[in-house]
Amino acid sequence: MMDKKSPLLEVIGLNIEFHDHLVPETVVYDFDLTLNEGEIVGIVGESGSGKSMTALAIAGLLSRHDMEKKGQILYEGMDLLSCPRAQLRKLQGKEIGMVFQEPMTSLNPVKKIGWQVEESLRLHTQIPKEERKETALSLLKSVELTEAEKVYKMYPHELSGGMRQRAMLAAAIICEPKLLIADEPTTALDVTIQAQIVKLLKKINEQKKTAILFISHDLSLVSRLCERVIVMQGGYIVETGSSEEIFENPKEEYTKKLIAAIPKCVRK
Ligand SMILES: Nc1ncnc2c1ncn2[C@@H]1O[C@H](COP(=O)(O)OP(=O)(O)OP(=O)(O)O)[C@@H](O)[C@H]1O
Repeated sequence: MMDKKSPLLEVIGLNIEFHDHLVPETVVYDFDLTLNEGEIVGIVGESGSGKSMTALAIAGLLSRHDMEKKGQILYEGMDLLSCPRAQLRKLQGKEIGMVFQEPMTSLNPVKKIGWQVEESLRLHTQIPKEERKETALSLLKSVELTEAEKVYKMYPHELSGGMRQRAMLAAAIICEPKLLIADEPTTALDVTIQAQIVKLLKKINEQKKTAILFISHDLSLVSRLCERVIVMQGGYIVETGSSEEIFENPKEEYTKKLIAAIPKCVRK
């Protein structure tokens, strides 16, 4: 009999509820997801559909007292919603990397890029300083920041938006995480740079077998990168399937509208 490997990530019945108003407000309902090693899955939906809340919960970054999370987020079988915080911190940046829409808010403005790219290595490994630098420089080159030595010594404000996003990506993958969560990583960038970042994510996935959870409002982008797509609306999953199924044969009106909103020139 074939040995059935458990998925890298399994989200079961995730509900996220805010308690900061008089009446509690649920923003994510019964979210389910299975992500296998090396797989790329996309979450797509319009603004306010609950994509970011879901991504933040999976990344273990929703720890506010005024919200309640129900369900399970199993990373290699361990429930991130109920495990001790110290356990979660061991995974963040090491096993689970994250990139967000606006690197300017994620990067520390007063620290040089090299320092920030190396941060997870400093936190999670005993690798000596010189070796950390070498690893960071080679990674900066691999995310196509060709003048790596120069970029290493620069501050975030000295880089363009696209370069900052590449540096963020390098910082997110320096420990070779098994899972990369990318929440609208290309939204602030122009179309050409967007395509380059998507290509880069594909390269990382192919070379390192990194599983990627890619969050975007742009169905065209999602379908180019992801094998499977989850469509969200108003906190609910409305449709899920392979990129091809969703794009070629959408079942839900909402998905059809998302496809219709894509300019003809960028449709597949
Ligand atoms: N503190 C809060 N209290 C109540 N509701 C909130 C709070 N923060 C966010 N929300 C709501 O949660 C819902 C989901 O937001 P989320 O950021 O996940 O959407 P999104 O799909 O990622 O959209 P966007 O692409 O604009 O970020 C939204 O309706 C938002 O208004």
